Amino acid sequence: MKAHIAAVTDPILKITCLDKTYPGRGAAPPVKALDNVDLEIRKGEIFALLGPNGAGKTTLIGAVCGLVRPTGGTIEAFGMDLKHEWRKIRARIGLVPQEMAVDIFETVHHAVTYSRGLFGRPADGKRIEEVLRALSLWDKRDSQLRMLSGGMKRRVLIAKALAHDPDLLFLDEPTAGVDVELRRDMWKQIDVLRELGVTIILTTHYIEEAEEMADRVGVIDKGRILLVDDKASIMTRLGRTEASFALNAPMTVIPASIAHEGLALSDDGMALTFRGGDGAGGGKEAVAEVAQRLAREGIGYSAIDVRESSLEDIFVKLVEDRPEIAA
Ligand SMILES: Nc1ncnc2c1ncn2[C@@H]1O[C@H](COP(=O)(O)OP(=O)(O)OP(=O)(O)O)[C@@H](O)[C@H]1O
Repeated sequence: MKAHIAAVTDPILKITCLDKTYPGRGAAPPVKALDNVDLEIRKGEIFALLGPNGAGKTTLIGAVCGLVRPTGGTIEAFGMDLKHEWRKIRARIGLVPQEMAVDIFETVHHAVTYSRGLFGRPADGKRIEEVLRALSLWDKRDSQLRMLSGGMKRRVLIAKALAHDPDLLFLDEPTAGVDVELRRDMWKQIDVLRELGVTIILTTHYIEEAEEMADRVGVIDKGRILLVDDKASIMTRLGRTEASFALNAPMTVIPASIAHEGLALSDDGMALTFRGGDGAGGGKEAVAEVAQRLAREGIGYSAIDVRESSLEDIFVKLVEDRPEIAA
């Protein structure tokens, strides 16, 4: 995957102290879906909003798209305040919802052309062709939506959201409930959009997806943003290398000649385990150093099992240790 550096400019979207409380239904208490959310999105970046079910992701998108009325806070997009200029802002946003009601007898070309018209953009056959080609839909332009595979249908939803040339695209759970092959296909399509320079906010509860696609990641849980950072920085700040050396003979104590910060002996004396590093490769150098020391001292081992903590481990840790992270 290509490295992608977003331009350092004014944010394309600025969310400040955003709150949303849904009134309770019947006897149920009100639900605080968004709690004091601050977020800035940079032009040209792919931002992944990562959180479990019910974290508030869809509510946040809804608030920016004018579908959900916040109970507090402000949203500025493209330098305008959503409260006063929501129509102008909405015209510059593309939304790919989790599911969309479409007329299954419509053709691909008609569906996408119609979406452009919805935002008052003049008809532009050339532009529609470009969008359809970028998403590999041009050959299917005359097919009715009902004839398409699940993957193609999802691409049509993206094409519809892109038809009016939005500056900011929301993808709400783009690969929820799809198989692995389709997920990889979607990732490829999102990469195409990255090349086109579209700013993208995608929501996901798949760590792998955030890890694969995003430049920056925000972690949200129970309506609160726990952390926002460059993906690489998150790994560096919280990542860890873990390496286990399976020893040929038991050891009672770690000899001073191989002692290394982060190195520990298992209870049965049959494994040496190293935990440390910054999750950005630094730990692997320490593992190599330990391996060299073992060789130098003639201490035999049959295997080394090395793993870097994934964003998944980090996410679990964040949600578990929230007070520590929030501090
Ligand atoms: N219209 C509504 N009325 C009442 N409560 C709602 C409404 N919409 C969402 N909620 C509640 O607000 C909270 C946040 O929901 P939201 O759909 O934003 O989360 P999410 O992170 O998008 O979840 P998912 O990944 O399951 O789509 C949840 O507790 C949800 O039950």
